[in-house]
Amino acid sequence: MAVYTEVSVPQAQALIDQLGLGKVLSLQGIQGGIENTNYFVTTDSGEYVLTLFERLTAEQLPFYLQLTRHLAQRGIPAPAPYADASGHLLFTLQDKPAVVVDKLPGKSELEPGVAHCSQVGELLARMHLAAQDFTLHQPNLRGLHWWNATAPQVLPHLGTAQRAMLEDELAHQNALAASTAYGALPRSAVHADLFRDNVMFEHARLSGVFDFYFAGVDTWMFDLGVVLNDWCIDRQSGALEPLRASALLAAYQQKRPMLPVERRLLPDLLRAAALRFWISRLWDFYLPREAAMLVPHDPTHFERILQDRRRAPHAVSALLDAAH
Ligand SMILES: Nc1ncnc2c1ncn2[C@@H]1O[C@H](COP(=O)(O)OP(=O)(O)O)[C@@H](O)[C@H]1O
Ligand SMILES: N[C@@H](CCOP(=O)(O)O)C(=O)O
Repeated sequence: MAVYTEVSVPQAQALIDQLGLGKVLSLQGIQGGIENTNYFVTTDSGEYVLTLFERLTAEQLPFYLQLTRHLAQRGIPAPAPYADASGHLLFTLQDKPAVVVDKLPGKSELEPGVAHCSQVGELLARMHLAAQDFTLHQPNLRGLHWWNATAPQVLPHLGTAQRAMLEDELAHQNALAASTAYGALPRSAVHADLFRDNVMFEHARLSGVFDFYFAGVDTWMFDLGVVLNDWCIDRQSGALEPLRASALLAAYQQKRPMLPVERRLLPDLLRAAALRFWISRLWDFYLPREAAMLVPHDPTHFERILQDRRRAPHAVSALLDAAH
């Protein structure tokens, strides 16, 4: 269930008119999402997605919308928001901020193979290069600052061993962030949540990337860590699955060879990416937001991944060396 706010055809038509996108033929609520209200809108000019933002405010949205537009203009298959004659991207519908974007073709691949991971690696490198000249700035709002602020809220809910790991990893990440090597890592606005459910494939070809609402400026290796930790794991153990991970890394490096400092710090950034989603899932699980209609994701999944990345930090380095 993810139509929190009902929209009628005349209301949708009024917005579609402002954008010059034709006559609304059908309006269908999308059940998949958890944060926002989404509708598929079919008009006589094409297929679109209408989103009403339930959490983000009009002041927060320009960064995400402009980033998506910037990437789309550079050939990334991201759903660019439509502008009215004055160039406005953001509108108001039912008192909520609203946008209309292109409907991406295809569907998510929740059981990816080597060929899917290879395409995602290439896409990620292209996104990093394309974001280099994006001028708006917003930090990753789910970055180190947020982990430090949120950990004390979840720690009381954890057992002794979990607490020890969380505190130790947080100390490690704070020390890393203060290091000269970390300061030398390339960074830009990154997606920061490029999980399997945020990428589309059509006829086995990558056809779209969406849901940029956790984007922010962070290191490219953190973003790569997020992707490796979701697309290339053995679900049972949380370990990296070598074939998929090698394919993803090779495709990334084909487009954008990593610097020596990036290769050296990638194991730490895989840990950082695991910690980020362990904390957010613990937070959703133990401190659910009021009226949120989401079923919390399983935090133990990322606890296992973090354990694995700490236990075998050089697994990814071995894959990088083998590909060299
Ligand atoms: N631009 C788009 N093109 C095609 N489908 C989309 C698009 N945006 C969203 N969807 C569909 O809507 C679902 C929910 O979108 P999502 O951005 O994940 O919502 P939420 O932010 O509420 O979780 C997606 O799983 C996808 O099926
Ligand atoms: N990818 C995150 C959850 C973010 O939610 P999304 O549906 O907006 O991608 C996780 O798996 O914890």
